[in-house]
Amino acid sequence: MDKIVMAKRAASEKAAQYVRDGMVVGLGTGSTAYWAIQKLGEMTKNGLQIKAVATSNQSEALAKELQIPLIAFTDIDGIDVTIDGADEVDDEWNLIKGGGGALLREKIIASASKELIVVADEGKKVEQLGKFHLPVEIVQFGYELTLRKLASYGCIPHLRMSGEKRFITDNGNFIVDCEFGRIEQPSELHVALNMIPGVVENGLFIHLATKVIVGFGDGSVRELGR
Ligand SMILES: O=C(CO)[C@H](O)[C@H](O)COP(=O)(O)O
Repeated sequence: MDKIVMAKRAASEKAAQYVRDGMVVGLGTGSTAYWAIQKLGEMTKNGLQIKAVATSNQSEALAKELQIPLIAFTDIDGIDVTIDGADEVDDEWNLIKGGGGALLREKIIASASKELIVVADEGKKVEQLGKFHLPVEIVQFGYELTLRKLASYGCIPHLRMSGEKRFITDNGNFIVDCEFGRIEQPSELHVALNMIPGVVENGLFIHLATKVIVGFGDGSVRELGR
């Protein structure tokens, strides 16, 4: 197995150990969270009793395929634990997410979770956020104006494409990948970007992660301390 895949799988399988009978579990999105969903599928097959909510149509489909029981939001008060990947994790455990375009649902579910366990390969750990272009979900109406506003915050905005077409999120919106280079003050930027009319949500996850598990190419894992 490829070393990066091994790292992603190892981190995700470690995170799945925190899931217990009776929990409501948030299923993340992406190639790392995929392994957590796979592991939870195996665990439910072996008798683990959980109910799950998914952060994307893709993860919901995978959960159904693996026969992980899903539950409607109306039937839950909150979420016990969510396991999700990240594009960058800094020393404060602030994150950039949204590489897979699921940042809005991911943030709604992370915010409603008692625990957000971030699973990542070692390449995702950074000292400062911003090398990865920050994904921002925006409504389609007037998107040209929203792009200009985003640029006024010091980034080069790239409207995300999927082949020849514009990428459309599960919520029917566009994604703009904002090239900042370095993000000096993530908390302030997070608030400022969400104030722009037309912006639905941005991929900065500030103080939401409660645990970060990093996987390595040799299959070992490390839980980060702060
Ligand atoms: O935020 C996400 C999707 O919107 C993913 O968690 C993030 O992009 C990491 O993906 P991967 O595990 O495939 O590297």
